[in-house]
Amino acid sequence: MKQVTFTLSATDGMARRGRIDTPRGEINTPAFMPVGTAGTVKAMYPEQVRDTGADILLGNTYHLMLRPGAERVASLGGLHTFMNWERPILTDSGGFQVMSLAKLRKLTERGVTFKSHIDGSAYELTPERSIEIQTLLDSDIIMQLDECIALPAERKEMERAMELSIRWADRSKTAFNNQQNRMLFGIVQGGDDAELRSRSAAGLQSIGFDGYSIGGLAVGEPQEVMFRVLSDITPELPADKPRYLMGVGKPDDILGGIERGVDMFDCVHPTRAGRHGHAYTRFGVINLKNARHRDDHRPLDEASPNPNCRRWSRAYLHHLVKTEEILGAMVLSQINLAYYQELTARARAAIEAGRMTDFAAETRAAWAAGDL
Ligand SMILES: CNc1nc2cc3c(=O)[nH]c(N)nc3c(CCN)c2[nH]1
Repeated sequence: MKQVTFTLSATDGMARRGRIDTPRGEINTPAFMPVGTAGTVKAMYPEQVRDTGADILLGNTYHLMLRPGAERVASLGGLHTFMNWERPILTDSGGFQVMSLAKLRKLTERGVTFKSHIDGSAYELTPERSIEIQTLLDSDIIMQLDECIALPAERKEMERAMELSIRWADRSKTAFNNQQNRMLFGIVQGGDDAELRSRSAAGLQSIGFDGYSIGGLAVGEPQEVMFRVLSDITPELPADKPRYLMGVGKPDDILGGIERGVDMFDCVHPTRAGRHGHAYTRFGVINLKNARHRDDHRPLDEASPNPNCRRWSRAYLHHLVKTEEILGAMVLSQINLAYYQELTARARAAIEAGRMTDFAAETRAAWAAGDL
């Protein structure tokens, strides 16, 4: 019997509050998943990632199959043991990273062959091999192999990639072989075309998955296009299964995604922005590279529950960023991840209290009023 299950506990409009129970712990939704691409959330100890409030983090098949190799991770006890994170892990299938990172890619019905962006060695990724790699990593939530195309795109190109992804979804489901200790998600494609998106959602449901990712977004389209696709497609997905919006996003993208029925998010933005000197606060984002901070003794936010927002002056953070000191990346990565977790925790509480509309309005007002 399935050891990874989703329970919906409250809704408010299209917004949902739920929980995924796994053998390695629970995932409270709406959930933001920090990205640990190559087996580490950059500049963070795993204990610190947990302390920000994260229930689950993300690993990447593409990076880990190149280095250190899936069979090697398995021989070392699996990804959780390898990286000292004993809570849930979600892994992506590698398709998106191959198309965005690898060299000399060749995509066929069978799968994709490519050369490593690291040393040029040759690899093949098929739906079957991706399932095998994610199983070797012992991931708790795994993804089908899919083809994600950039937007804007011709309709026939969006249709071709969407139909290929459905055929790969079927092969992924077969290769998954009904494993009970992890979830397999299908990935909805179809670009910005409502009819293609509907066909993708219906096609995946006829195969049957433990959860449904919404792929093919945050690939260059305007936010309103992403929001329209979400508003159209989430009502067509099963209410009793998790919905994961891949690669999203900035805080306002996440708030809008929650309002449109999304349960799970992942994005490199908070950690990458932290390494580039940008700090997320309840007032919005502050660029600490800016010279205006160099004499500012104030902390980022006196009222924040996060000590890192209270104990450092903006002048000191500016100094760390300008000198590219490692502590700057560490402190700002923690500040940004903690902010993302605070945002999703407050959204969960707002949905439980039936006050999602007020919460969204208050949050946007604070961003707009920003004392940056
Ligand atoms: C940053 N924007 C973004 N869009 C994505 C779409 C897919 C997508 O359509 N498919 C897969 N497999 N991954 C995606 C990812 C990677 C998520 N960690 C995306 N990231």
